[in-house]
Amino acid sequence: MELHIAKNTQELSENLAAWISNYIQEVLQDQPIFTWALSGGSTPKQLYTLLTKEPYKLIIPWERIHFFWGDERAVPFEDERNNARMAYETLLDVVGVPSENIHVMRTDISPEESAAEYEKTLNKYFKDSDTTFDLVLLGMGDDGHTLSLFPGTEVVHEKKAWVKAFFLKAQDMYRITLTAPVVNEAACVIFMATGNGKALTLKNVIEGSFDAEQFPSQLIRPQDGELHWFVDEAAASALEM
Ligand SMILES: O=C(O)[C@H](O)[C@@H](O)[C@H](O)[C@H](O)COP(=O)(O)O
Repeated sequence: MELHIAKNTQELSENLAAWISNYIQEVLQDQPIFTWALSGGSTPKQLYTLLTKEPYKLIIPWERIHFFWGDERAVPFEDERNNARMAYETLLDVVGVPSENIHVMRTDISPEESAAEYEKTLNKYFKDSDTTFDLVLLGMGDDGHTLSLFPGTEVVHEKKAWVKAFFLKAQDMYRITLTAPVVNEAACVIFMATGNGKALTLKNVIEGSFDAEQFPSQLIRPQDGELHWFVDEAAASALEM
């Protein structure tokens, strides 16, 4: 695991934009397309916006990137809480990614159907390769969840399926989410975490003993891929390292 600490969210987003842009260009030297699972939540907004500006707007070959999502809130696309909508508004529509490259977790069908359809899509992309996504971008909640893998939920124990749908009682909402097995086969996983509110949880996730029931972010351990944490000083303030 590699830890990258920045002063604040702005610096973190700038560092990460440069890092991701380099990584994309490197990977695309050896293969025709780049697959990227985006994160929801509020933390990546600044990163997405930076990527729409120079130099990234021009140097990233957007038509060769295929976009997916880590998780989705089962609300209509028009709803502000919809993760796909946020990414369209801040990034995808702005740089003009071709629609056939964009794979949203649908919320216009039942959550179970949507999860099954997504599993099929991922299978088509990855069944013949050693790894799944070239990049999975993740956030971490104050409670230690990532994706829609929340503490105490059954999906935390999933060992086989790549995509699951379930009703999240605490938020009175269905969620559709990638599972740890598919993320752990990715070539590269990057977590972003900022702010004091995440400091203690980050310490538990990175330095604490393994307790994925309480801190599901600990489930993310790529088998052969890279794992990076991009955090700000506030989030890193409780770490001993
Ligand atoms: O849809 C979601 O809610 C997520 O994808 C979720 O896992 C998110 O990344 C974390 O909750 C962090 O959210 P913030 O970036 O808003 O803190």
